[in-house]
Amino acid sequence: MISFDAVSKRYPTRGGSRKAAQNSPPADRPAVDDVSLDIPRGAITVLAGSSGSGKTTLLRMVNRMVEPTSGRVVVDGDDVAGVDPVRLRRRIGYVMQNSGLLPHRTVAQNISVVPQLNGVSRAEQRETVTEMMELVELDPVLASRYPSELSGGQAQRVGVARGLAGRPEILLMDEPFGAVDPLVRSGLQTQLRSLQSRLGTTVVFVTHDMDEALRLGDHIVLLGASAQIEQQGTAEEFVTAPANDFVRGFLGLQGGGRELFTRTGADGSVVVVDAHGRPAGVLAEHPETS
Ligand SMILES: Nc1ncnc2c1ncn2[C@@H]1O[C@H](COP(=O)(O)OP(=O)(O)OP(=O)(O)O)[C@@H](O)[C@H]1O
Repeated sequence: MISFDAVSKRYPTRGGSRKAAQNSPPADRPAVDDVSLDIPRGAITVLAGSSGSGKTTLLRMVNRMVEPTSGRVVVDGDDVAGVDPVRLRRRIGYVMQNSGLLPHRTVAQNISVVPQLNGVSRAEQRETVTEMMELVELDPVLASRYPSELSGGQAQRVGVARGLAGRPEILLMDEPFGAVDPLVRSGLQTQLRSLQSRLGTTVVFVTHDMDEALRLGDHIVLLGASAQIEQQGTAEEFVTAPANDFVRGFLGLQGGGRELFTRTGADGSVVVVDAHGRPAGVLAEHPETS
């Protein structure tokens, strides 16, 4: 459904932007260098990698927020370079870090942005708002609030509701849960998984957090410098067969960081501990009790 075909991106090297000053690769190294990648339809694909590896650049090529310097991005058989960017963005949802909500519009108005652009009637827009808020489990009383009156987790839910309101087949998500605490984050991840399986949306999700990638991704793509693909596959494939030292390091497999062991607890339950002896959980069933 989405194919990157030998795409490269070289940003102009004149200084100035904060991002360019802090993270830009050397002038001779493009942000994305000759990357080819197929994103499966109807699944969650996670683009993981460290800061500056080109994840956002790749993601934004899909909806033409970034134009490749060479190569092409094909969505549903069409080279996106030939598709009007406004039309493209109406059918591809986009959720960004810190929710990106319009501060002077209410929750309901934020969710209706794309339906409104699509010329949907006011009654239908109201229906969509109700439906989307239900879908992401937001209390309907929040509909008339402004973004500054929401918690971080609520704002992210509104961001997801807005991204889905145009009923897109593709949802692009750029570190959407990066700014919320671990408990809220884990709730949002669970909700995204269930939403995606119910709606069958093709989700492309960017994160630098490998735990998040392993938890969410049906298909995980780990990117090194200039978006070079170090490995792609399922979470199980990553953990059981890491392709190289870079992948092992990113997974925390080197130095025993992710190794798990079992120990019998004081009450006879089997406790799972990491290589440093820190408890990671309790086995629901173990040989002694089953
Ligand atoms: N508008 C821009 N102008 C110049 N350089 C840019 C621009 N946007 C990104 N870059 C550079 O391109 C490289 C890739 O950036 P990109 O944002 O795609 O990486 P990323 O993996 O998403 O990083 P992060 O996780 O920090 O967001 C970085 O070195 C960055 O500094």
